[in-house]
Amino acid sequence: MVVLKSVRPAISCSSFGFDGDQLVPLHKVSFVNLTLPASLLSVRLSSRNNAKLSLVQATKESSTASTNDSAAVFSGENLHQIATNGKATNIVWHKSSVGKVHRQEVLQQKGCVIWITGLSGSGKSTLACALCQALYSRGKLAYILDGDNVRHGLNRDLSFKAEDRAENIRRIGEVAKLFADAGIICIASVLSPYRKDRDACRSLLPEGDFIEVFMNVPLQICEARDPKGLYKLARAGKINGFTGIDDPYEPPLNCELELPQKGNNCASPCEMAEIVISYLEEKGYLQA
Ligand SMILES: Nc1ncnc2c1ncn2[C@@H]1O[C@H](COP(=O)(O)OS(=O)(=O)O)[C@@H](OP(=O)(O)O)[C@H]1O
Ligand SMILES: Nc1ncnc2c1ncn2[C@@H]1O[C@H](COP(=O)(O)OP(=O)(O)O)[C@@H](O)[C@H]1O
Repeated sequence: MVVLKSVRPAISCSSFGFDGDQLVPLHKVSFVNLTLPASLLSVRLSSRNNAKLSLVQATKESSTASTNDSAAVFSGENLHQIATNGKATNIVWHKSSVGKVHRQEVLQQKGCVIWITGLSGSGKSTLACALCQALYSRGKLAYILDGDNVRHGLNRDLSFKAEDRAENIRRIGEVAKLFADAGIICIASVLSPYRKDRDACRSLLPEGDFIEVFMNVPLQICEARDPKGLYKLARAGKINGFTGIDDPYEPPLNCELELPQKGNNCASPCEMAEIVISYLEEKGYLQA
C-alpha cells in the first residue's frame, strides 16, 4: 500500500476498465499518480515488469492503491488513457521518441500513400512498378502493396464478395498507413471497386497524404488486354462476381490524379509515372 499524491478521476470514455475481476464502465476507474520510493518499485515490480513500467489497478476514489497486473499501464510520469477500439479492449497507445518527422529526415522524403485504383487490366501494377523504379532511381524509397500479391499472404483468407473486398481494402489501407508513418512512399495498386472503402482508407491519413490515382481505362480495352484470361472466364460464367462484368466498379469522384485513355492510345507506364512524380514534387513529398 502506498499514499497517493494525486488522483485523476472520471475519464469520460465509452470504453470499459477493470474493477477487480469485473468489467465496469471506465468512468468508475480513477487514474492515480503515485510517488514510490525506488526501493519499493524494484521490490514490488521487478518480477514481471521493468522498473520504469508497471501495471497497477487503480482504486475508486480511494487514497490507496496496490500493484496488480490486470489493469492499466502506468508509465513513469505519464498517465495514459485506456482505450477500446473495435474488439480490442484495455489498450494503451505506446509512443516512441523517434517519430515520423525523424524517419522522414533520414529518408529525405515524406511518407504518403499513392492509391492506384481501376479495373482489372487497367495497368495498376504496371504503373506501380514504373513509379517505384522511377522513385528508386531518384534515391527515394517506395514500397508496393499490390492487391494480387497481398492476397497471397496477409489477405489469403478473403474472397471477392463485397464484405471480403471491404476487409481486403481496410487491411491494405491500415498497412499503407503504417508504411506512410515509416516515411515511405507506399504505392497501393488495388482494384478497390467500392468508393466507400477507398474513402475509408483516405480518412486514415492526414489531409493530403492519400493520393488517389484513377486508371480510367474503359472496360473494352481492359477486356481486350485480358492478360490473365480472367475476363474470358468471367464471360463464360466460370468466375462469378467479376468486377466490370457482374460486379460494380465505382469510379472516384474527386481523385487527385486521373490517367485517362486517349482513344486507342494510352500514355506509356513511364510517362504516367512521371505525371505522378511531378505531383509528388509539387506537393513537397520528395523532400523531408
Ligand atoms: N471476382 C473478381 N473480381 C475482380 N478481380 C478478381 C476477381 N477474382 C480474381 N480477381 C483477381 O484479383 C485481382 C484483384 O484483387 P484486389 O485485391 O485488388 O481486388 S479488390 O480490391 O479486393 O476488389 C485482380 O487483379 P488485377 O488485374 O491486378 O486488378 C484479378 O486478377
Ligand atoms: N500504359 C500502358 N499501355 C499499354 N498497355 C499497358 C499499359 N499499362 C499496362 N498495360 C498492359 O495491360 C495489361 C494489364 O496491366 P496490369 O498492370 O497487370 O493491370 P492491372 O494491375 O490493373 O490488372 C498488361 O498486359 C500490361 O502490359
